[in-house]
Amino acid sequence: MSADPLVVGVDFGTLSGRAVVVRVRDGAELGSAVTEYRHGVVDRELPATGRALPPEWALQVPSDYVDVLRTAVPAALADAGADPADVLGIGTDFTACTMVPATVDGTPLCELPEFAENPHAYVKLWRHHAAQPQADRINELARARGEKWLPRYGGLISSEWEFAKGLELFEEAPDVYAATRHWVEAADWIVWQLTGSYVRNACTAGYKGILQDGQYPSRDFLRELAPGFESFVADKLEHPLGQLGDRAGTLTAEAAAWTGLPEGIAVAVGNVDAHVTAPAARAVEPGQLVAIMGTSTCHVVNGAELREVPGMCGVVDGGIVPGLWGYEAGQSGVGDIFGWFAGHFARESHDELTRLAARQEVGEHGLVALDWHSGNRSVLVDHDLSGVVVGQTLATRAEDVYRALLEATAFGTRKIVETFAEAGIPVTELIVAGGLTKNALLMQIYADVTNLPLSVVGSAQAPALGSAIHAAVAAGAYPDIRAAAGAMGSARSAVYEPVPAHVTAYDELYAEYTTLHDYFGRGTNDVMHRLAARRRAVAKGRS
Ligand SMILES: Nc1ncnc2c1ncn2[C@@H]1O[C@H](COP(=O)(O)OP(=O)(O)O)[C@@H](O)[C@H]1O
Ligand SMILES: O=C(CO)[C@H](O)[C@H](O)COP(=O)(O)O
Repeated sequence: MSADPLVVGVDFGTLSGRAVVVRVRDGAELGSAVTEYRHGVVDRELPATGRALPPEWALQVPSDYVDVLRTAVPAALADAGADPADVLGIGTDFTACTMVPATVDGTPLCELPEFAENPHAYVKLWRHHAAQPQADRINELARARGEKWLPRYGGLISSEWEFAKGLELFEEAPDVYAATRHWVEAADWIVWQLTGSYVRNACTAGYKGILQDGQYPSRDFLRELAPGFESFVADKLEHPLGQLGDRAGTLTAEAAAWTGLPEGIAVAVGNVDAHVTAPAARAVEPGQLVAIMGTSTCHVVNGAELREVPGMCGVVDGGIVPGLWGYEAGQSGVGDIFGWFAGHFARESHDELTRLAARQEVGEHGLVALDWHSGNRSVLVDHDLSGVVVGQTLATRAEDVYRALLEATAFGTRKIVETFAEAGIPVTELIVAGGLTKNALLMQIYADVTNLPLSVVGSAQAPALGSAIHAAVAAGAYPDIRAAAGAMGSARSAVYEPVPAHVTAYDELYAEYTTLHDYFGRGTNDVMHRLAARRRAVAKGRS
């Protein structure tokens, strides 16, 4: 073994894949590279046919992920000036729940000529929200039957997850469903490409696959949901599990040729981009909440005890680090909302809008917004909800709305933090990670709105560093994730402190947010649902 061993971490985000080369002894990032996905998010038309996709669809093309292995990994090695022979292992993380319908050998169905023109044969990205009607039925039936797993998901299963998307496939594309041998998380599919064998990671199986206490939803439940769907678990989903930090296998000769890494090195079990970030931020103790802020925000926090938190995404035993209950919550749209507004309406850069918005006092724009442009993941778990900006006048400028949207996402995070605390999972430290940490105004707003000092993860590529940490554990360089996190992870404490005058002003605006939140989100006025149904009906009629 080399005197100074290295590991590689690769983070597969929504728009790109990022690779880092990391020193095992101290977590120093020696080199990195990014590859944008060639097809990005396929949400308007299918590249193979040019056919328009219905609203709420979001697909990806799996060969784009392999391109990241072929390009970003060698480029990161070159950037680091690293000798590949020094690399002990590789770890990966992925967005989730991002699902690949695959054959028995892992070939994505969209790569078979007979399915290339069928949108259902492509990867359904986490933010594919067309399975909301299926999610609604799952929730209704689970509630009626008193299914014990439902409270582990805050009382609601999301349309983003494995069962809702699986039921959508079963009902809307029976031919693709029948040809699907494995309904695979992309997190596991990429590990399959690296090792040549399929290992299902315990993290996504728990959070997105309704695996609780070793059991999936019963055949009986699935039959009642939709006759014929009862064999979904046995036929498509169930597969031997790998625990976080375990070795899934070793790098194949083919993957070694793609990446420039040595054949036979350790490949870590797959993981979710959010959960893998906790060790990168050294946040492996109860109460340390990590918010990974990118296109969306995921919130992960460990707890010593099992609690039922309304509207959380889930609680999984060992879901973040072995030995603790891992809790997850999230906001489906954050950077995506800012990007949508900046691109379609303001036609200005984030930097310019931020510069103008930063000149304002709290409340100066006279606006309050709801951050539901991509639906609400926590705490309402409803993707038929949509965005709102209240208070616009002819004097309202683009930077005013932009700032109101930044603030709305901060209010959404406060709602989540308060809900955790009320359920007995107090948040003692808020640590932020992800691409949005570069926006200092946004960070200050989060400190002011939550009234918590904000720590910032030490790495600009925290999920990729987290994957590298898992690679080091899988390679046997550390006994467990906690030890590896202590040596390789980092966070800067209290980088943004709440400003008391802002805190008071935001308390008042948060009260307005809460009123709107409950009015539109908890059934007082169902206008958003009616509009979503109408939009869906028109799209259906057209297709
Ligand atoms: N300066 C900025 N301020 C606010 N949002 C930004 C800024 N720059 C990029 N974004 C948004 O951040 C998101 C990308 O976040 P990033 O963490 O890089 O990616 P990912 O979520 O795919 O991991 C995009 O949705 C984009 O609109
Ligand atoms: O829900 C998730 C994890 O549980 C998704 O992976 C996440 O929301 C998408 O990540 P990103 O915003 O970094 O692209």
